[in-house]
Amino acid sequence: MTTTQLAPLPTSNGPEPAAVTVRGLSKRYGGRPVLDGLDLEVQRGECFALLGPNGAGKTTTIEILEGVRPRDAGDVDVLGEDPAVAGRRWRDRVGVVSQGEGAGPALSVRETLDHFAGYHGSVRPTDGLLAAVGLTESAAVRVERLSGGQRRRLAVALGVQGRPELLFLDEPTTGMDPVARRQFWELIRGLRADGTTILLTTHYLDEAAELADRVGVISGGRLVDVAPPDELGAELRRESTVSWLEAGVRRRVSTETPAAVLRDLLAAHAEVPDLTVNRPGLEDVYLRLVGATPASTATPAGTAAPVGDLR
Ligand SMILES: Nc1ncnc2c1ncn2[C@@H]1O[C@H](COP(=O)(O)OP(=O)(O)OP(=O)(O)O)[C@@H](O)[C@H]1O
Repeated sequence: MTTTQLAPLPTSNGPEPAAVTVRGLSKRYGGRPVLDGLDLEVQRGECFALLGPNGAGKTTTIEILEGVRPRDAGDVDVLGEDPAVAGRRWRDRVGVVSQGEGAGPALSVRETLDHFAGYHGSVRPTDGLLAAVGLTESAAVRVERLSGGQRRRLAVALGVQGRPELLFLDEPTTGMDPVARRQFWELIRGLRADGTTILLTTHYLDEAAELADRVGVISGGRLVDVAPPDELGAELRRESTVSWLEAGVRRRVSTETPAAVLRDLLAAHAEVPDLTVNRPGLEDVYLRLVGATPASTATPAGTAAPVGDLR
């Protein structure tokens, strides 16, 4: 993928209503609730990342917002319309990069883009798209011969081809190599800078931190927290972990006042081997929010527990 910028979208002035507003969204599969009163708001021009474990309901949510999956309850407004009943003109304002394959295998990359161009009112030129997603060299290759990562790039090109105001990206970089992922991030930043609203799902927390203005975590059928990536789980971030070696045994203290713990340690010992202070990062907070790590493994300050102690 190259770093070619796409042509900018027209921008408007003044306060605008949210691009996406969801209230009390519920969805069951065979009686089993997957979404259970989910609320969500995505502002115009924002890049919002939806996080959550496998099966949390991210794809279900996105597909309801795209209008391709019915909901059981709740109010959904996407670009001023209910996606369940919105028509062709609304669809043209929305770009979709789904998890599945969208392109026919027998066509070349260029033929595929040219073919789908016919579905949109206004399209980005094919050569610019190919360059932006790094497929110029593969323009003549048949889709069935593309690698998994190249297919994702083509899916992204198809998703942005119609100059969407709102772009849904469901795990867009799965299967991409690290270089392609970073180039994809640049493409997304360019789209965002041009005013495109972006709602993406990802399992890569570094991707969410790099791209998103705000992240939301789905767990138990609801959004359990919404915040900018470096503010998510503010409560959970207060505690730092001070860790060191004492007579060959790793000691750890969780504390809201690491400076005081360090002062006491240094006053009590001439040497404190392998001393570290760690604040919880996005991954620690995320794991707590989805219940993958218990909320209270913290050891009160001054009662250092050796590693392996599951207090
Ligand atoms: N058509 C369907 N019929 C029955 N169950 C479904 C259907 N689609 C999804 N599910 C179930 O609903 C739950 C949520 O699925 P969904 O794909 O929305 O989760 P997700 O958060 O996107 O997961 P992942 O991160 O694995 O992509 C899962 O348990 C899934 O098995």
